[in-house]
Amino acid sequence: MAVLTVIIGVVLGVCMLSTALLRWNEMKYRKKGLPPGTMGWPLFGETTDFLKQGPSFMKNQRARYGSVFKSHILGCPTIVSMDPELNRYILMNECKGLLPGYPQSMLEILGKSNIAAVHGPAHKTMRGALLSLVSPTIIRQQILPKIDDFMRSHLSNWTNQVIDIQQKTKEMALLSSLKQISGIESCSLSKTFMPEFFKLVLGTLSLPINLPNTNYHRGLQARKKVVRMLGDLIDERRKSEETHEDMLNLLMNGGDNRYNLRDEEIIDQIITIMYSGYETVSTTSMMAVKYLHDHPRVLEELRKEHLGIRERKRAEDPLDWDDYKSMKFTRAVIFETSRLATIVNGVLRKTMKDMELNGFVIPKGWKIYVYTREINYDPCLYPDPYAFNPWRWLDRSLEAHNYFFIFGGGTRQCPGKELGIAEISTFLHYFVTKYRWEEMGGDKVMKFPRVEAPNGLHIRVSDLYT
Ligand code: HEM
Repeated sequence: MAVLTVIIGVVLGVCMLSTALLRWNEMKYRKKGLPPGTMGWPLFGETTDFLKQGPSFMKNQRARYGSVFKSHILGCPTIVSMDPELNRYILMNECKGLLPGYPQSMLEILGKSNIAAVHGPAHKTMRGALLSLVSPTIIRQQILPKIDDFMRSHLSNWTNQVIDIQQKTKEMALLSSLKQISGIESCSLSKTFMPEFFKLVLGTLSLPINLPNTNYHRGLQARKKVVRMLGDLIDERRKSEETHEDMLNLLMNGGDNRYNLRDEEIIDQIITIMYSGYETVSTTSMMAVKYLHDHPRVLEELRKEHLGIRERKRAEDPLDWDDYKSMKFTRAVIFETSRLATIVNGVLRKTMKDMELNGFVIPKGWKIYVYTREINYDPCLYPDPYAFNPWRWLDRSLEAHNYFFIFGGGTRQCPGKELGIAEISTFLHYFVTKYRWEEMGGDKVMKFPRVEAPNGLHIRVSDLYT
């Protein structure tokens, strides 16, 4: 009896303490004008619920509090906006004090000059310099031949093998971008560069606790090595008489370089390009392979498009700009993959001052999660939204509608959109014209918080014509 009394006492005590802590935390954030919502536990907020329940957490909170609600996730008091109109306003109005709100670990590892860390005139310079590297003319003349050359070799020996397509598309995204940046040196650089880059990426997604054996610490160390490698490359280029046709040359070339970046800025710019294109391009490519496997009619239509292009060319001819521009169905497959898999759930901003949004007052320093995921499943925009139906994108107006946020929007809209699509299209071209494939089965694909196959996505590849 006494034991029972003690147990009941402990349980009651824990319940009362929990209630008191939750209430205290709610009171702490109870400011006039804030949107409704809950703040969860002191320090941890609602991060566990958010990560565990994922999109359902967001939908449940929206059902209770409306499309704009407060929460405490990923270590910060946050306003979540699922309101398409407000999301658009936030993306279009950085100048009103709505800056990128990416985590400290990301900013430290990607560098002080990386595009997400700068705003105002510095952002204009970094963005302008980047856009000049990926203009349609540069993609056509310099980048597409490199991507083509890389894809042919990357996809050359897959016949009769079981491969992890997740791993292969990750290597593809990284190495293809290294080749675009540093053309001929990329082969010798890739072996040492790749493992450090993977550590750097992991570091940006970790808690910023700089202790030995943490991913964050490893990420910072990896950044140092990557900076050293790129610094050496820049020094060698300066000493050499050779001419190069690649992004590094464009960044360094004083003649035409009206942006005149310092070496540290060039290095951060390169890291930004590689980082921004890495997960987006690799995951979209992997998911396209998955959806094509699961939808034979789509695969048939896509293959028809690519075999049609091949018929007009000799086997050794690379894809050119006209081929790329003719890939209408491929583009549709890429958009439909990005939409249905929701490669990007949303983007983060933070307020630089107290500001009014939708009639609420958002305090200075709060994060705003511009959560764009749900718009991808809006039946008004995408009838039968859970069906994989690339044909819907053949009406190009869908790509131009006001709430198309797959590549972000406003002043920070993805400058690498066409480059990314060109890379994925070229990958799909060689993949579907050379191979057939079967999934081995048993691999899981997680859709939240990131799209990934925790144990890889294994496929058995065979030659298309045998
Ligand atoms: C399928 C591929 C891609 C997707 C889905 C994608 C998506 C996005 C999104 C949603 C944003 C907005 C981020 C924000 O507002 O905070 C963004 C920005 C950005 N993307 Fe991409 N991206 C892709 C490929 C690439 C590639 C290949 C590059 C390489 C150049 C790139 C470079 C960037 C950069 C530098 C920014 C930041 C722009 C700024 O802050 O002004 N992206 N991307």
